[in-house]
Amino acid sequence: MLHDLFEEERRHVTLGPGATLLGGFVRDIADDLIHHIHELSARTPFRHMETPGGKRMSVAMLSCGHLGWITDRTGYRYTDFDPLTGKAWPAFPLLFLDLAQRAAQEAGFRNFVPDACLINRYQPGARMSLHQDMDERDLTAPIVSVSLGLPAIFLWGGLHRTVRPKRHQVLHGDVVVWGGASRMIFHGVDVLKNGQHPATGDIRFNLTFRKVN
Ligand SMILES: O=C(O)CCC(=O)C(=O)O
Ligand SMILES: [Fe+2]
Repeated sequence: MLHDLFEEERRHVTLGPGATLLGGFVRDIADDLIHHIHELSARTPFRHMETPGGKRMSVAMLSCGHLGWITDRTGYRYTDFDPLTGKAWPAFPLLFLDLAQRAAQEAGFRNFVPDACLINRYQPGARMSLHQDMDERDLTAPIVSVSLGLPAIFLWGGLHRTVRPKRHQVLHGDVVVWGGASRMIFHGVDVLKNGQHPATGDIRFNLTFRKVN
């Protein structure tokens, strides 16, 4: 009972105008999502990419959908094929598309049709420094971001890098949606703490759905 009350309270948290944390929104399909991630990773492996500045990212990534996000010495960009396999990125599992649209709608964004999904794999010690998602051409569409596995601290800053970010815990099954006036907010993930999660072991997965074109 107490547990239910707690869950109810943290269902919707407004982070800012056009930005909502949907607590537990995908918890009931989390096992299926993780299964899909494992299947995808057999077709396009997780890899630690290099930033344009030459740093190895602590987060390992892969993409699915029409477009995939990559970074190397040349810069950040979307491509229509995976440079590692030489093939197109794997298509979205239907479940992914459905949840992205339902979450966007729940947060007030209608008709969200993503064309890219970046999957991040964090192991203890990995982090993502403050950044804006700005490689998408269509900035009218929101970002839909799904957390699975180990808990993390999502950093939610402002429109300038210098704004000190607020810290929001994101748990297995949580979804954060940001768009509109919040689309260009600086955000990141604090260093992942050690832990074991029944669904993922020592891993946190994050999926971000984006509309690039
Ligand atoms: O892992 C997260 O929660 C955020 C990921 C993110 O900001 C990104 O992939 O651009
Ligand atoms: Fe981001």
